[in-house]
Amino acid sequence: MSSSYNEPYDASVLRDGLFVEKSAFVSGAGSGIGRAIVLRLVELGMSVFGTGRRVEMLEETAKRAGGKAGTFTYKPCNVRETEAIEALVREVGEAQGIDLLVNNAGGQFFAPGTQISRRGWDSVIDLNLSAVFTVTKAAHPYLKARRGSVANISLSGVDRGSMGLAHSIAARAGVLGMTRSLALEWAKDGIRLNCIGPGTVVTEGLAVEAARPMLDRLVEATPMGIPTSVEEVAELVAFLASPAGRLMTGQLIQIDGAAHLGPGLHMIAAE
Ligand SMILES: CCC/C=C/C(=O)SCCNC(=O)CCNC(=O)[C@H](O)C(C)(C)COP(=O)([O-])OP(=O)([O-])OC[C@H]1O[C@@H](n2cnc3c(N)ncnc32)[C@H](O)[C@@H]1OP(=O)([O-])[O-]
Ligand SMILES: NC(=O)C1=CN([C@@H]2O[C@H](COP(=O)(O)OP(=O)(O)OC[C@H]3O[C@@H](n4cnc5c(N)ncnc54)[C@H](OP(=O)(O)O)[C@@H]3O)[C@@H](O)[C@H]2O)C=CC1
Repeated sequence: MSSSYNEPYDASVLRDGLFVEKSAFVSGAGSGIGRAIVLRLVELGMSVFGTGRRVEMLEETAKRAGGKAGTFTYKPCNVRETEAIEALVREVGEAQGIDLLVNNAGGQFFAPGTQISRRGWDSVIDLNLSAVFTVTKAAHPYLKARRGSVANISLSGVDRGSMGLAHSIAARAGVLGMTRSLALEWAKDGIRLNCIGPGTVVTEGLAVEAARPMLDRLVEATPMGIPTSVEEVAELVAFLASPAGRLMTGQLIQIDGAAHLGPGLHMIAAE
């Protein structure tokens, strides 16, 4: 197994100029997967607006987005502050329209169910489920005007469970149910909604030395033996938003090297 999980990986297959005159709203745009999504969309010509709580992280994304085909603008906001985030979605929708909404802001702490307090449960549900609904609902008129789409960044394994993540899996399973229900309700408006379930993604939080034993364990439990790169997730988001994704809606696409399938009750030994 490779000693570095961060080897450069060129996942780009989509054509330059794909998203010229298109606009996206991306939450959690200041780090990890969200930043990679922003950079790829901007590279493909999009006008991307990003949010997150830490302005300095958004500034860094803006720095890295400079000089590419599209543009990146940003404003900090906490997606859990309902009125503030609704107002921000309206502001962006009125100013530049929304062809693509990426609900990427999220996270949780890892704890066994017996150690999750009611307040801890509520925090994780609020961030990973209720805020996603708030943002998506606020974006509806703008998505409708552009016949746009929504990509919800979820987790691999939402339909099978994961120890230490009862709250987060419950929230993401809720997002999947919401995604499928709104995919039905909004199909008449030409709006598509999908969930993307990355496996282990080596973002800054997971790449620190302290997280290495957990990371090694997660990669070992991944049948393909490699983590998901942020670029692969970004390319999938772009694909789903592209004309090639025209009929894809209400889906959960797991990009995880078969992590959601294993270990399972296998009838032959692994080679
Ligand atoms: C393979 C997949 C891997 C996935 C990777 C990723 O997602 S990478 C993403 C990488 N990034 C991230 O995931 C980071 C994102 N995480 C966060 O931003 C926050 O943890 C939060 C949003 C989940 C809570 O925010 P908040 O401001 O609302 O939190 P607060 O401080 O006000 O506490 C509320 C309650 O939670 C409780 N509690 C907290 N920690 C623990 C614990 N370890 N144990 C038990 N409980 C814990 C705390 O005690 C309190 O309850 P109490 O004591 O009053 O009954
Ligand atoms: N890394 C992994 O292995 C996997 C991650 N995921 C999911 O992918 C998404 C991105 O994670 P990743 O890039 O890895 O991790 P990061 O922690 O780097 O990204 C989370 C982003 O969400 C933002 N965010 C968190 N809370 C809020 C809030 N209340 N309001 C606004 N923004 C917020 C953070 O910015 P700020 O703190 O500045 O607000 C940050 O930019 C998350 O939903 C995560 O759960 C899914 C599968 C695997």
